[in-house]
Amino acid sequence: MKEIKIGVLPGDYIGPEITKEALKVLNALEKKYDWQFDIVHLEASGEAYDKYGVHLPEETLRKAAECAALLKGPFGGPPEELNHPKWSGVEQGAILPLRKHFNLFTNLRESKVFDSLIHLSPIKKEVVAGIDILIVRELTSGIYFGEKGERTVDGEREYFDVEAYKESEIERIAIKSFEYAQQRRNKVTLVAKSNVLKSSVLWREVVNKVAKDYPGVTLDYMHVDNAAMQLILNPGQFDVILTSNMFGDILSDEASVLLGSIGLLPSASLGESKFGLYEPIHGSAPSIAGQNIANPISSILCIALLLRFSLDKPEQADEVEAAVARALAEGYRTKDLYQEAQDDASKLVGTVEMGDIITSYIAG
Ligand SMILES: NC(=O)C1=CN([C@@H]2O[C@H](COP(=O)(O)OP(=O)(O)OC[C@H]3O[C@@H](n4cnc5c(N)ncnc54)[C@H](O)[C@@H]3O)[C@@H](O)[C@H]2O)C=CC1
Ligand SMILES: CC(C)CC(=O)C(=O)O
Ligand SMILES: [Mg+2]
Repeated sequence: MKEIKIGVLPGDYIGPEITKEALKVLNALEKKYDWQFDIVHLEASGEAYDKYGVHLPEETLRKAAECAALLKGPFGGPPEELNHPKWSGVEQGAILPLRKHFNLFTNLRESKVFDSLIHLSPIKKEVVAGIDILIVRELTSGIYFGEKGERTVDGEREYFDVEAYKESEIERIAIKSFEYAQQRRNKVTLVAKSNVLKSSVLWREVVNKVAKDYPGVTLDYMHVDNAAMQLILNPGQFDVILTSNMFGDILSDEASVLLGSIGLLPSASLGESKFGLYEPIHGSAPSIAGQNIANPISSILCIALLLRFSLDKPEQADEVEAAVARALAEGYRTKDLYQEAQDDASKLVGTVEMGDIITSYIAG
């Protein structure tokens, strides 16, 4: 049988710890279904910087292009060490170029509440029960990729970042979001800021036009400030949220709070082919690295998305998700999910133990 190449970029701080647990799950599936994976280690971020002085070597991109999919851990150092040469510009030097290089303009971030964790949400149980929100975030344009610069205005320094979108960039992500809505509950909420941002006016125009091709899908519009509030007040109103790169980045961290921890959320970054990049939505969490306390579920659920979107293995994707839900239902909790006083039946476990438990359900 032909080997399937999976590129792995373990990342920094908690990145290698949680990626290792995700790979255990992938190995268990490989054995169970007699698949053959060729796991290709790809150097990037801190690891590449230490060796080559760059965050994303050409060789990494070349090898990545030969893979069916990429599993990535978070890149980056402690926010307070932003000026350290190893970490300064890691976003511009590795994360953003990696997404852009493969034209991965669609970023899917789904917040689906786990029944067994509802009590962890800071929002009332009846408000959060059953929520299932898919944020479709544009990933290769907008303010993170726009012109940046420095100038002197009235004798003082001014730094700027430009938010700019082309019609075609909005159109292609809008089409994706309507297609996903058709597979879900047929509702798209466009989140932008068209009362003040010219680029948001274009989002509104283009999305309204695309919506005409999807008469079965309801489109509504919300300004981003209100959307940030509505996510907490009434998250059940959302099905698909379609939004720009920066707004999607911010709102997806916020939405993760509804579930109980950001350590539960994977993401898929896709272009027009089956090739995809799978990474947790969170960062490298430097303050909890090396202590066996990080939640590996975000990375383990990346395996489910990788199976579903890149390898066409929806049943095994469901199997991984069911194994995660079972571990949580049986009360296993990493530290971010553990509330001793409220949760007598729960069992505090480390990163490795959580990975082992989920893997054991798959291995059978
Ligand atoms: N895609 C990527 O590679 C991303 C990289 N980053 C980078 O990560 C670094 C740290 O960023 P921060 O802003 O501190 O955000 P962060 O997401 O790393 O951490 C925010 C909070 O969430 C907690 N957390 C995150 N993941 C967790 C997990 N799996 N289990 C338990 N708790 C978890 C952290 O302990 C911290 O309290 C920065 O260098 C940033 O640029 C941030 C976001 C995405
Ligand atoms: C470089 C940043 C845009 C990474 C990030 O925060 C994200 O993609 O969630
Ligand atoms: Mg982010």
